[in-house]
Amino acid sequence: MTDDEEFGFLAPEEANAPGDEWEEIDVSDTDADRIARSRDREFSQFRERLTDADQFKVEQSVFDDATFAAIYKLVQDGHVDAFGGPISTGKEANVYEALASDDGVDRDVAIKIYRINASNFQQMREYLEGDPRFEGIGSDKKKVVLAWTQKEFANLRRAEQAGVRVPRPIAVERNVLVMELVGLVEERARRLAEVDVENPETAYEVVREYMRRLHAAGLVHGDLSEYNMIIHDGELVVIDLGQAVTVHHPNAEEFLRRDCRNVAAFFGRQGIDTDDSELYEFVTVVEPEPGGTPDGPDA
Ligand SMILES: Nc1ncnc2c1ncn2[C@@H]1O[C@H](COP(=O)(O)OP(=O)(O)OP(=O)(O)O)[C@@H](O)[C@H]1O
Repeated sequence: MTDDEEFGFLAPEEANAPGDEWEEIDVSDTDADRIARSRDREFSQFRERLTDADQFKVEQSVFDDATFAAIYKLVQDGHVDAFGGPISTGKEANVYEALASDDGVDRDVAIKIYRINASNFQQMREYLEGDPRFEGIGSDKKKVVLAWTQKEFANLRRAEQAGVRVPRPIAVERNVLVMELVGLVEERARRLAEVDVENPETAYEVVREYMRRLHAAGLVHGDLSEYNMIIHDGELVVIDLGQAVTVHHPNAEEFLRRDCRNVAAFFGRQGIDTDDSELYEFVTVVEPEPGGTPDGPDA
């Protein structure tokens, strides 16, 4: 196996320039809010079934009616068929495995559910404010968490279009995001921090190329480290793009410098001769196109 095969490295063709414009993200009432308010009998039965399911036992108090309604909507729309167990239970969000069958073909998906009572709500607000896509978001907790979920979805799409390997975004409804499951139900993808990196040089090449592409597409990850990259079958995948901001954000440079420090430190420990300034230079060598303007619809 060559290095390139090992890490599914994409030939460094040019990242898509962000000639298109940013998505206007609507966080007004969703279908799920409407379902939750209605007295739909089928929805009530669905909610009961889900709260009885083992994987949700601990969650009954943290998921509100509208969250169940969002899951219900995703099931109705054919994005989710059956829930599996939790992959990760965090303070802000839980990630579950699930099954979807599109056109009769079963595939595994990951469902990330943000809690409306996310504990770092204040921090979320700071990332959102200053992001031109969310101007005037205000301080309503529900709105902020919903915007955050939409932002992760939009960021995943933009990253994917830029040639960065991320979980393919599938659907978003309120505070629930459905994406490709990286790895297999029976063989979970592991974080970069948890594996012996067999070929750190190639892995570093891949990561810095992804950082460059993301930046050229007008985004900064903002929490990039060995904990937010997962590996499956030799392929390195960048995850957790909820906090990623546009390069227009007043703290974008600071976030990028921090990402560079984290990544350079990790690969430095793997014996790679690098430093954060060199990485920063590499990542920013291509200026984001002015086309990546804040307003208007995203791809
Ligand atoms: N699409 C995916 N496919 C496979 N595993 C995933 C996927 N998305 C997330 N995970 C797993 O779930 C964990 C948590 O995901 P993520 O980092 O997106 O959520 P988080 O709530 O921000 O977590 P944390 O607080 O630990 O950063 C990841 O470390 C990874 O193991």
